[in-house]
Amino acid sequence: MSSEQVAEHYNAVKEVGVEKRTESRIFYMRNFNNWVKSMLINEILGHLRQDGVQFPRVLDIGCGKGGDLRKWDIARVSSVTMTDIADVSVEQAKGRYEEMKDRNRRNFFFPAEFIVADSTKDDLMEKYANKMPFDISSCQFSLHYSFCDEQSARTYIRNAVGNLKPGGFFIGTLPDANRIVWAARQGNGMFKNAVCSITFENTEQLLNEQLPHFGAKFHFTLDEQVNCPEFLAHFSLLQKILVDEFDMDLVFVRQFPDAAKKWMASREGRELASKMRALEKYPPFPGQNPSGEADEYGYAEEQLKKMNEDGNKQKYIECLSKSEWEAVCMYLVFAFRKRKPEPEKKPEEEVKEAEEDRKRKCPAEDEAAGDEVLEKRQKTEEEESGQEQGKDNGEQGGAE
Ligand SMILES: C[S@@+](CC[C@H](N)C(=O)[O-])C[C@H]1O[C@@H](n2cnc3c(N)ncnc32)[C@H](O)[C@@H]1O
Repeated sequence: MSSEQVAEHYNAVKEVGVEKRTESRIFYMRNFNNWVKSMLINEILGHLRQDGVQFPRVLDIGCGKGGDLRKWDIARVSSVTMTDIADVSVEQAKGRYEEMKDRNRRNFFFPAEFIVADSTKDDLMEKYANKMPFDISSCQFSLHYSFCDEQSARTYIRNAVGNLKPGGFFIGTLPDANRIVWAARQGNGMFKNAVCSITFENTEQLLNEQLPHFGAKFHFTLDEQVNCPEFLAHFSLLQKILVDEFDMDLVFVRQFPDAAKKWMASREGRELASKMRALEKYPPFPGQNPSGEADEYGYAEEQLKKMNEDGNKQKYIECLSKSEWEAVCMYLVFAFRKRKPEPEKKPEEEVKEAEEDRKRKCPAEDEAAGDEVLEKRQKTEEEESGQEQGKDNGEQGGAE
């Protein structure tokens, strides 16, 4: 699968209007994924604000049709660079941006740059008109395509984090390689439910061998849409490359269910989920249909029953259908942070640190040395006091 084929595939994906989107079997799952991205951005904005960055500069790599532009607007960014390999998608992203700009009533609307580039081959730095470093580099559902081979993955990673400010963040969402392999192995090489399916190119290898670090090809179809082949990106490998070679530290990695649990615990998270319709109400309101078949809501029914037994007069529960939930469980959300250079030390701090270090390394020697010093000091004091006494005596004698 070449990058050109990825571009061709995404260029061919039609933009769907709001009405059609509402009818989709994975309407809530899509909203849920968007909510995860929004919450991720919010969490990172919190860190940046603590560091005094109020209006971050953003790189959106693998931006697609610009689905996150509204999130960047809400995040009050100072500017955004949107880049993707699919030229038609970038054009649509630009169109979406122009529409937003036209509708904007504030004095300021963030400037944006749009770049068509293959981030597994091109050097993005050469293509930026604004070369100022970024506070956030965001890579949503895209990085794993570059794991087709080692060089492509390394080039993509360099493009993603190479122009980050110290203290800047690299954030993203990614298929969870462990979970995907586990699910496919459970199903003897295939996973399938009402909304998605996963198959591996090399079933023999999946079932009997260790999978390669790069080039482990699988097919993920969602909502019956034919997708282009994807590649496993093993998170531990990504982490090692970022930590060892790009001065990045892991802030967190969470499976989607864990991330949801954490963010739903806050009022802000729940309110946003409700606003974005990230969850489905079950049972649905009169006149409405659930998005999945009846057997997709067994867990929701059980929870509702339990709540009512506990005395809560609960009429409905918010959930995802079983198949959509299984699909969101296949993803990870992560954040890395670019290390800041250590502040230069003052000479006296260095002396103090060296002294503490020496004490830590050889405490016994230090004690012995301490005893010696003490002994010497006692001796000197005794001698001095003897001399003083002699002096006093002499003086006194002389006076007498
Ligand atoms: C699943 S879409 C995600 C789009 C968007 N980030 C979002 O969250 O909605 C994956 C995107 O990655 C892009 N992509 C894949 N390989 C790429 C490459 N080598 N360079 C740049 N973009 C790439 C695709 O064109 C596609 O737009």
